[in-house]
Amino acid sequence: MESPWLQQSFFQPEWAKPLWNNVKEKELWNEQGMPSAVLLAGLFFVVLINLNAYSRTVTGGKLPTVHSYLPFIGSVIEYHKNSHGLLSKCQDKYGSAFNMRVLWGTVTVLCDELGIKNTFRDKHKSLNTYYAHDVAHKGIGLVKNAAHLAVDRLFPIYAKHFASMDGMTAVAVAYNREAFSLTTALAKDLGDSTKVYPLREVFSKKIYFASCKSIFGERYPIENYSDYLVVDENFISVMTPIPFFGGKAKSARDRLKKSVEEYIAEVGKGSTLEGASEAMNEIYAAVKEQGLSPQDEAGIVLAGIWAVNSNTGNTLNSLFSFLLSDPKSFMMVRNEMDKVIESKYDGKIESLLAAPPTSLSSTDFPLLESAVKETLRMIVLSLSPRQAHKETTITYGDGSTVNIAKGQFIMLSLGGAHRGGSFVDGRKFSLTRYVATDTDGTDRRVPPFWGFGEGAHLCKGRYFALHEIKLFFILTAWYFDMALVDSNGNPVRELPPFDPGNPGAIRPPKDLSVRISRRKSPVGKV
Ligand code: HEM
Repeated sequence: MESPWLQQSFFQPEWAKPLWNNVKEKELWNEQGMPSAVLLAGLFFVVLINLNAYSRTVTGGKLPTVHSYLPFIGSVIEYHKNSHGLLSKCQDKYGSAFNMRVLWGTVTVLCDELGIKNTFRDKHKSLNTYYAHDVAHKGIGLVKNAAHLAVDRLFPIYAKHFASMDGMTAVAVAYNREAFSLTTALAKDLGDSTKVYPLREVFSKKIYFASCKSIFGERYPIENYSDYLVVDENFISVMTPIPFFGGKAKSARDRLKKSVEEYIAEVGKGSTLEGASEAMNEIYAAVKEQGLSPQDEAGIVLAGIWAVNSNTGNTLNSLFSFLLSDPKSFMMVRNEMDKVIESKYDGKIESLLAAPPTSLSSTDFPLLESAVKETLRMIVLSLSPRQAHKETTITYGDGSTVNIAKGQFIMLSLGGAHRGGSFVDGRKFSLTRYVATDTDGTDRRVPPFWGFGEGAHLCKGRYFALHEIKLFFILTAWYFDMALVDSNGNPVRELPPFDPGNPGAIRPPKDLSVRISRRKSPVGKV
């Protein structure tokens, strides 16, 4: 049965009703859909209200424009509340490409597979992501004009260390160690008892700890997690340059930045950070070359911390939400894991942890890999704002083309494309959807997957991200028995609606918890 959270209603204030008079109410997912959060994605709203570039004439060809009675606010408010709901309605009414007026300009939205693929592939090399990265660095790190440094200088270093199996070996080894010690500490703490923890406490918080320690070293102040969480959950407010708006989140951002600045002051020796990974040291050395102030250095490092952690934490929380609310799927993935550990590692998880990162690949863990990709497919909303630095055309739909003028912004509505279009039962979580090989070894056709983007801006941390999430699943499922419960401790049989108020990816409700105890069988795990 389809989860009710897929059927939530749109944000429809009374004053906005006339906008939608002619739009028939349909199921939310019927129509369609920087680094990390699906970072660039989520930034779109912020890009919109930051756009002074919008005073230029930009059109997007002869596309229909979303009707709005509020020309200066356009669709911004609805987008902020429920980006996917708004884009779905627009796609329903206007088709798979349309323009949306926002404040003083227009953005072209593409919703179908061909338009999305062609925008990602950008064969005329006309589109860039600088504006969005400037907005992110300014909002998260309070650093101005950092996009060229980030995109041209730092991202290739991220790619070298986090988007290749060999390149990420050192960080993965450290990550395995940290994740293992956090898991065994929880197991010891539990003893023979059963406890209930908020979902985020068991998953996203721990992945933050393990990832930050493995990248930044033992002296990274992980106690800044509570501020990080406030910033991450309110990143739209943090990036919105309106005075008195998002005060609590902005204060958390200021404290978080201060803690990063203090960390750098403590471990920084010339252009190295003592105790940090080789990857972080290479990134830091490139930042150091710029001769920035300590505050700006900290701001750039902080933007990176957010990029590294935001999506992984949310994906891990969502993965466990999907799997624990469907015990059959959970058992299938756990059985796959048990078999691999028994047959290849003599029943010793420590041996798997000591193996190179390739040991977690889809060859041995096809179901787990598919579960992570399927989770991303289900939660991704819209992403990848692009700006044209020269005029270009993009083919979409049934072969139509749209002209994109120089300066024009494009946004991809991935939510619907990922769950509608060619997807069979696209609104349901299907564990095996991305299993690429049948049990007899023959290749299967898997549907498109844009959880990490595509083309030149494909995620530069994707291998590490997959490793982090898969390893965390393995450790947790090996050591613990778990059940998803609500705030009263009652078992959750159907997932409640996810929170749509983040334009990058939906998030599980905050009151979901996990009831956890040490795994009884096979015995003697700890
Ligand atoms: C589940 C976790 C993650 C997801 C879903 C994710 C998703 C994405 C997506 C969709 C993009 C492309 C945005 C666009 O098209 O403009 C992206 C870009 C990027 N990601 Fe990730 N990401 C994840 C984790 C990470 C991690 C762990 C790192 C670093 C270690 C990272 C570093 C980056 C960087 C540097 C870019 C910018 C690439 C570019 O513009 O050239 N990401 N990510």
